[in-house]
Amino acid sequence: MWGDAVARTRDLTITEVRLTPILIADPPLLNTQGVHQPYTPRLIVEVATADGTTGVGETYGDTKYLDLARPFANKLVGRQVSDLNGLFTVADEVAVDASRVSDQVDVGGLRGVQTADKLRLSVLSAFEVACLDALGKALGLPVHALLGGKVRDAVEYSAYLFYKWADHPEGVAGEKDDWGAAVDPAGVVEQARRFTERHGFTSFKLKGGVFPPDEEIAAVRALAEAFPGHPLRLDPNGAWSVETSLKVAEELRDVLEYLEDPTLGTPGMAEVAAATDVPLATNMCVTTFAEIKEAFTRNAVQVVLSDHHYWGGLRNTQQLAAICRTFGVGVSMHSNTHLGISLAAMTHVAATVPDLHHACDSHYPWQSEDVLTDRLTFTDGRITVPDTPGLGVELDRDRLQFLHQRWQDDDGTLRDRDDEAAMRAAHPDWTTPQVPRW
Ligand SMILES: O=C([O-])C(=O)C[C@H](O)[C@@H](O)C(=O)[O-]
Ligand SMILES: [Mg+2]
Repeated sequence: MWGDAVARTRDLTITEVRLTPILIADPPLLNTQGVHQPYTPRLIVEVATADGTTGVGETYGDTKYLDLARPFANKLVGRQVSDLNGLFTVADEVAVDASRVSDQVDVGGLRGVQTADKLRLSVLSAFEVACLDALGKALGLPVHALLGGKVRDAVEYSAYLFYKWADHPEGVAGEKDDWGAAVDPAGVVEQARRFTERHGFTSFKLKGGVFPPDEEIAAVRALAEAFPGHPLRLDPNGAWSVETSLKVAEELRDVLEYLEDPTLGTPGMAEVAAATDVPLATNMCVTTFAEIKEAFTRNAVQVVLSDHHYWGGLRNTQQLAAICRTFGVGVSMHSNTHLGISLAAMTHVAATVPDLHHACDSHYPWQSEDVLTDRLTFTDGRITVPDTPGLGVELDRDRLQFLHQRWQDDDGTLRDRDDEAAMRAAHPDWTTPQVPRW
């Protein structure tokens, strides 16, 4: 008996952590700060254990994350892959360069304050996902089972519509995409149709803050006419004043599922929320646990858009969801440019959150490149929750190497995402507009 038990015990000591920064193709998507670069950095993390199991994770790949990921990775060797709580102790030991943090909105990423803790959590999350993947593979269990079990078999995502140019600016090297341009209401509706044809999405989010609010109101109206009764959202990333936010809310109140970050900061959001019955969602004013108390007590937001990358992983996402539930605040998911590893991670955790009443965001349809042997596919706008061990994805080493080589070949200009600088290729005088822009 004893012998059998020993024989069955696997050695899940972490023996190696591999970090592979890559550059992935990104279309010319517009936001209030500028335009997406033709290639954007991501970091792929692999955690290998003594028994030969490997788990994968993914996070931001900009230099400030790489600088933290390297010492973090070194500290993981010798620890148990199951020691997920220990990751937070390790994170506390990793020093963040003071020049990397500020209490200002993160201009590159459009995702709220940039604190030292949040930077650490954004790296920790990739290791947590990789450890869960390895642990699941070793135990023969899917990640959702390690998180307590799925409460749904598929997770719904919404079509993430962007104003976009047909091509990257002239003279800028990039991959061609087949989405075409979308710079007016007709273009936005056409893009939405393609999203439904290709992936079956039934709810739509438009990234706003690009054109004057009247033009964006017209685009959402056009969507409402083309897709009557479908949930619609508009997200200008805090580009509007309280007054403009209320005007937009009033004009679109009959068609909006929610308005996302119409204005910057909790006080402004609270003012808007007090004067409209359109729900407000955020991935900018509640992005850390420390920001919850003020926002919730002031009723500033009705839906928090979680993002496991910067909230510190899948288990922190579950904790956030529990807090939201306690306060009667909805929860859904934010997304930045990401690949299939993160989409799988999002799907596993979303499958375990009981009150998920809004389709999650995902940039994945915009990504023509991936590091997986098989891309994840949306059916009727949903991803089926994998029941295979771990995340249920497999790394394509040749693709990983190809995308890493692109990162190595870059002279440094693309290794840190900068939408403002990318915009200057088309408009040399461009600077990120002051907020409120309108
Ligand atoms: O507020 C949001 O939903 C985002 O920030 C998502 C992305 O960052 C998006 O705006 C982008 O990449 O341009
Ligand atoms: Mg947003």
